[in-house]
Amino acid sequence: MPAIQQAPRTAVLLCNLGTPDAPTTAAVRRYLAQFLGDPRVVEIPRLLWLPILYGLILRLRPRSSAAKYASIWTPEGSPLALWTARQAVLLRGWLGEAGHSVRVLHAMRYGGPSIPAQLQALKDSGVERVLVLPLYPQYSSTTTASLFDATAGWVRGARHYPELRFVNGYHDHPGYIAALAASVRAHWQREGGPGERLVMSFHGIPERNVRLGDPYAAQCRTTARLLAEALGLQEAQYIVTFQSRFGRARWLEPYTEPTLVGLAQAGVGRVDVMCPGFTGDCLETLEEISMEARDAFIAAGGKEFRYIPCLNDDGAWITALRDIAQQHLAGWPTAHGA
Ligand SMILES: C=CC1=C(C)c2cc3[nH]c(cc4nc(cc5[nH]c(cc1n2)c(C)c5CCC(=O)O)C(CCC(=O)O)=C4C)c(C)c3C=C
Ligand SMILES: [Fe+2]
Ligand SMILES: [Fe+2]
Repeated sequence: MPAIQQAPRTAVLLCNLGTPDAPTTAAVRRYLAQFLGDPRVVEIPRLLWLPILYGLILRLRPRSSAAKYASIWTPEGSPLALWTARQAVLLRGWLGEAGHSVRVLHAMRYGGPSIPAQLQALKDSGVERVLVLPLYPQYSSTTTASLFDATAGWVRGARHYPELRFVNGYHDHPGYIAALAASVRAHWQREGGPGERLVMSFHGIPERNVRLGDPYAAQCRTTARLLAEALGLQEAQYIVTFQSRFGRARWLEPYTEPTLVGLAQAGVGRVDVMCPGFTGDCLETLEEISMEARDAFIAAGGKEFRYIPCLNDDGAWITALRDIAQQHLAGWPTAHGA
């Protein structure tokens, strides 16, 4: 008798930041209004911030950001959306192969598919347990905690919500570190050997957030140290930097682009540059690093800027994601059955 297939009662919701629907000023304005209106992202009192956001930033930034998005847009859409959707499809297959009957959907904190819409879809299909798995390896209140807020926002309006678990991060997970190390080694092999420095650029956050207790900076530095150890690099062979500063406040330092310019001016000709905190290539890696920072490095006298792609749909990375999901699913009654 063939086994009767029941719809899975357990699900993984793979969550990422989100991206505009189109590389247009209007679509980027909608996206930035939601993103920069999130009190987890900008911690300035609303009465002060909203007039600046609506009076200034949403009048000026969408046009210039849309031009940057246009430079990385693909025929299928925004790279961040494509990689996130693909990671969810692959994770679904790999969790299935491990004998689990688990649904996997992806969701975006800003734009769509939204976290509330996906939670509702899971609930409507009979799911009773949801593991919220961020695509952010390092915890930050600006990103990870905001996923929690969005989930809690949906729960507030739900009469009967599923059991919920949240992954806070996996900055030191051996599978994540091994996948990063393998991607660097493969890059070195393609390029005929290591560059003079490995620059590991993480997204920045305001320095004040760290002073107030955000563990993000320490987690980035731990990821970098573990990766350097896995690659056998000495301290002088790699540098940790922070990119994408927003506004005039002090953010985590050293800043990526000025560091690269300084390296070129100091006679370092060939650099390998990677963004280990981004699990999929996006505007911040493809445009800000692989275009803008590259141009600045070359203009300052650098010779070779060798960008190492993010983990994207790399097999070792999906294996790591599967292991992380399995570790957090363990102990849930139906995770190993129907
Ligand atoms: C106050 C502003 C911002 C904070 C804090 C911040 C933290 C933060 N962001 C990421 C990951 C990504 N950010 C991306 C784009 C992006 N980030 C900000 C601002 C802050 N980020 C803006 C305004 C933008 C939009 C683009 C622009 O106008 O410059 C993206 C890329 C999205 C895409 O569509 O490709 C990612 C990914 C992390 C990990 C983080 C804190 C740890
Ligand atoms: Fe950002
Ligand atoms: Fe940026």
